[in-house]
Amino acid sequence: MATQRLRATAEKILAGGQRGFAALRLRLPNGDTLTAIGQFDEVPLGAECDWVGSFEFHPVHGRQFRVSSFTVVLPTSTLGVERFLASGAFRGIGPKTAKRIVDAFGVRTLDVLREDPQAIRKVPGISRAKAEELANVLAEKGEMSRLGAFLTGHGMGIHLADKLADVYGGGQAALQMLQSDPYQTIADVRGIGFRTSDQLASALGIDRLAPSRVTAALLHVLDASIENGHIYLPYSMWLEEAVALLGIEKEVVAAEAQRLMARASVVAEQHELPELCVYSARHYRLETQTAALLRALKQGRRLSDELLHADAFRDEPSDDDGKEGADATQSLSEEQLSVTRLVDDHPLVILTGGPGTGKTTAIRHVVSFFERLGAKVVLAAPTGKAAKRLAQSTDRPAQTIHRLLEMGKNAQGRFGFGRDRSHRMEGNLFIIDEASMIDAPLFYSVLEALPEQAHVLLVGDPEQLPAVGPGMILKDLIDSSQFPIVSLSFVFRQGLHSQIVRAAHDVRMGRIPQFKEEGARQECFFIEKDQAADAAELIVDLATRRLPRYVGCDARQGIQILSPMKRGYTGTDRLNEMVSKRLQTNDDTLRVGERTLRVGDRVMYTKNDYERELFNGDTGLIESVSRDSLVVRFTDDTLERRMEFTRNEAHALIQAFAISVHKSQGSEYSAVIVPVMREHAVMLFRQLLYTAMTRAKSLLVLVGTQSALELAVRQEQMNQRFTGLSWRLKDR
Ligand SMILES: Nc1ncnc2c1ncn2[C@@H]1O[C@H](COP(=O)(O)OP(=O)(O)OP(=O)(O)O)[C@@H](O)[C@H]1O
Repeated sequence: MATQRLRATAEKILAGGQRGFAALRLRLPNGDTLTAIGQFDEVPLGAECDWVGSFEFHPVHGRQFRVSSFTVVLPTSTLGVERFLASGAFRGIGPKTAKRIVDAFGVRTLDVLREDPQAIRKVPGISRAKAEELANVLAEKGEMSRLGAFLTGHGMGIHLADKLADVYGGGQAALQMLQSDPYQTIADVRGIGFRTSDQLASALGIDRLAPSRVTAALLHVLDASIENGHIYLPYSMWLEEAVALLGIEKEVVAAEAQRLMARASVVAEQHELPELCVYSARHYRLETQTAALLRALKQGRRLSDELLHADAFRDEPSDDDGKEGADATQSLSEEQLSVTRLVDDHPLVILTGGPGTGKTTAIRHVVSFFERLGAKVVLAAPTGKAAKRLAQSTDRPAQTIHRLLEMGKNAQGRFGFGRDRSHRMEGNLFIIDEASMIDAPLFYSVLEALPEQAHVLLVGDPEQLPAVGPGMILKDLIDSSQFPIVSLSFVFRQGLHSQIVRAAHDVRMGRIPQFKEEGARQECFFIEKDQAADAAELIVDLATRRLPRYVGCDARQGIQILSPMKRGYTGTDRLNEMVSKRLQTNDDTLRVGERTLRVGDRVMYTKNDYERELFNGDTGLIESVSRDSLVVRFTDDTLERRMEFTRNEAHALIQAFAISVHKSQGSEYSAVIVPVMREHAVMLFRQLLYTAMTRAKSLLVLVGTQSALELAVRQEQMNQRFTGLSWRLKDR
C-alpha cells in the first residue's frame, strides 16, 4: 500500500498503552475519526501530528492506518511566535519589532523566515542584513525554535528550552513530551512545577479529571509541603490541599490517592495519630534511613576505648579537669561536667540551653579533655558565622557542615558531598553547634559520612527557630528520649550583657520581659510606638543616627535591624529602602528588578556559589556601581575580597540593613533593632522573638506596641512540622 501523510490529533488510546503497541483514535481537522495502529515509544496523546503510514484492512476492525512515523506539528500561535522573537534569542529584535513582524505574517512567520527571509523586509525597520541574521539564527536553532515558540506561547520561560531538550534528547522530543504528557515534565525537569504544566495541559485541552493531572497535583502537594518544613502530611490535609489545587470532586482525588499509595510512589504509614501519615517516596527513604543510622549509632563503643591515651582516662573527670576546660579559676557545674562523661559513654549526646547557660564552657571542656586522650575532635556548625564563633570560643578550627562534608562538584559536574558512606570523614568526636538549624537531609548526610565508632555531641537551643529546610532534627532527637540530654538552665552570665540574656530567658519561658532602667548603662530597650509608619521612622533614625553614636560604630556595619517579615511599614523591604536612602552619599545606583542598589549599601548574598566561594548569608558593602554592574567588598576578619556582579547576578544580592529574623539564625550582631508590631501579627511567635533577641550581643532595642509584644511572647508554636523521626526512634 502506498505511503501517505495525514494531519490529525491522537485523541484516545483504544488498545495497548502509552508505550509499545497501541491502537489510537485520530481526529482529522474536518472532525472525522479513524483508527491508527503502530509501535510507539510514547503515544503523543492530545498533540496534533503529521502521521506517516499506510491504510490496511483488518478482518475484524476494518480499515485502519498503520503508522510508520510521526512528527508533532508546531502549535503556532501568533502570541507564541511574537514572544519567541522578542525573547532575547534574536539580537536586535525587541517586543515592538517582534509584534510588527507577526502582525504582517501571522502564524506563518517562522515558515516565512525559514523559506523566504527577505520577504520580511517589508516590515519597517528590518534591513536586508537583519532579515538574513534572523533566518540564520532560526536555522541554527533548528527544532529548538519550535520548542522556543511553543514555550513562550504558553507563558513559559525560554530558558526552559535547553533544559527540556537536554532531558528528552532534543527539541522535537521535548515538544512531543510537553504536548503528550505535560505533567511528566514536572518530575523530569527542574524549574517546571505543577502550575506551569497544568496551564499548559489546560491549553492543550487535557481533561481536568485526567489521572495524570490528579497524580501530579497529589505529588506536588507533598513536594511543596517540604517547603513548609514538613517531612510528611496527614492524609486529610494532603487530600484537601490537592482538591483545592485541582478544583475537582474530592472522591476523584481520593481514588487517585489510593492508587498512588498502592503503587508505592508515596508511602502511607500509621503513627500515633489516628490518620495516615503520607510521605513522598524520597522523604520516606530519608527518614527511615536516618532512623536506621541513628539506631546503629546507639550500638557504638565507649569513645575512650578507641583512643590512644585511654589509660589516662579516669572514670570521673575531676575538678582539675573542670578548670582545664573553663577559665583557670572557674569550676564547671556538675551538669557541665556530666557532658564529658556522657560523650565518652554514648555515641550521640545532646547539649541544650539558652544564652549564657555555659554551653560553650562545657564544649571547651569536652574538647580539651578528649584531645588529651589523643582524640581528633572536629568542630562544625550549620552556618559560616556560627562556625567562626565556635572557632573563636574554643580556640580551635571550626568549619561549616557543608565544608566538613566537602561540598563540591563531582566528576559529572553535579554538586554534592565528597564525604559519604564510601569516603567517610575523619575524626573521633564531632561537635556540632547551633544544631537547631540542621535540616533533615543535611543531618542524614552527616550521619552517613560519620566514621565508624565516632561520637557526636549536638549543641543547640530547641527554642530557637527551626531549620530553614525540612524537619526538626534537634527536637525530634530530644522527643525520642533515646539519647542522653544535658539541658543547662542556670544562667551564669552576670553583669555586662546580662540584661539582654535575662530578657531573652523571660521570653523563652513565656514571661513578658521588663525593660527597666538599671545601672549606668542600659543595653536592652523597649520603645513604644503605636503606628507602624512612626515605628518605621524611629527605627530608621535609630539605625542611621542615634545608635551608631550610642554604640560608637559605623551605621553601615554595626547596626542590624531584624524584622519578622518582608512586607509592611516595618518589613525588611521598606526599611532597607529607607535606610539606604538616608545613608546615600552619591547618585550612583543600579536598578535591579524592583530595587535600587546604592553605593554604600550593606548587601547579603542569597545563593551558594561554590566556584566563587560565596555563600548564602555572606554580607558586604557596595563599593562602586557602574552602568551594568557593581562591586561588593566582603570583609571577613583577615580576608577582604572585592567581587563584581553583573546586573543579572545582582538579583542574588539583597539589601541587608534590615533582614528577616529567619535569615539571622546562627549570626550575632553587636546592636540589634527589632520591630514588634501588630502588622506582623501572623509571624509574632515566641520562637521568632526569642531568636531575634538572642542575636544581640551588646544592645537590643525593641520598637512596637505592648500588645504586639505580649502576642509574640504568648503565641508559642511557630508552625507545626510533621515529622516522624521521633516516633520511628522510640522503642515500641
Ligand atoms: N560553671 C560556671 N561557673 C561560673 N561561670 C560560668 C560557668 N560556666 C560558664 N560560666 C560563665 O558564664 C558565661 C556564659 O558561658 P558560655 O559562654 O559558656 O555560655 P553559652 O551557653 O555558650 O552562651 P551563649 O549561647 O550565649 O554563647 C561566661 O562568662 C562563662 O565564663
